[in-house]
Amino acid sequence: MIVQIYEIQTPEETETLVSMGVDHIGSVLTSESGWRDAGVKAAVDASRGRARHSIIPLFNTPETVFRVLDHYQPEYVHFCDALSDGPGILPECRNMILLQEQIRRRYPNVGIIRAIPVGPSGRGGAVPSLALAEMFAPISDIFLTDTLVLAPSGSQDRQPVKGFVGITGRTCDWCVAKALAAWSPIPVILAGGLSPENVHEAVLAVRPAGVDSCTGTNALDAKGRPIRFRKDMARVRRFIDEARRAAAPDPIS
Ligand SMILES: O=C(O)c1ccccc1NCC(=O)[C@H](O)[C@H](O)COP(=O)(O)O
Repeated sequence: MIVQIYEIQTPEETETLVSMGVDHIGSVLTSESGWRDAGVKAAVDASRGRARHSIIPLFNTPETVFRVLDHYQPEYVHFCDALSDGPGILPECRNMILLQEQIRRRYPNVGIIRAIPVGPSGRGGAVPSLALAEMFAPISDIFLTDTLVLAPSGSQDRQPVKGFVGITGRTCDWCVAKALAAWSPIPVILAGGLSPENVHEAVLAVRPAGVDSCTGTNALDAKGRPIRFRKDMARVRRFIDEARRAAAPDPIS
């Protein structure tokens, strides 16, 4: 069971996660102009040989993405462009397929994690998740299901980061995630609203190759709201324990 934790932006947090036995550590580059981030570079270097590091660029200009891969040399690049507006497949998918094909050729040692948008619990049928997975399977190494916020028809994109799927703190439709995990020729990491409280149930329901958490393991502010880019390490510890407990073989059978 792969346990992946986002958003880790410092070597200190990387050290803590490595000592807890996290498999994948995720960092985020929030802007194209600020792609060179000393904290993220130190975080990636701190995990080398001890955990796998994935980087999300919240931009997709090919030349800048290539600079990112040359500079950070992560094990994975993670693309989470939304791909869908709910019912439809966005035309921008074509550019992302071309970009992933280029990365495959230029960086054979960098794995590609592709986020597949899935509707929220009970609304999975509203998003063409499996059709998107079929398009991206030949040029991806790992899929990550993530929750697409559905906007009322005709209204604007409602994702927390416009144009990208992720960090909603809301679970995706586990029936769709389960169907994807059963069909997929590549490993599927379940993401979207996972926390120490629900990850055990999620693993038993979906049977993914891995689990990912961001919001549900972030520290909270005085009003109880998750703080972006700050982890609650006690919650991370419990998340790992619960994920491993769910993945362990049943001692009775
Ligand atoms: O982490 C970010 O800042 C981010 C921003 C925009 C899109 C995706 C992002 N992270 C991707 C992840 O893998 C998150 O862990 C995933 O979306 C799950 O998030 P959450 O529902 O908050 O657990």
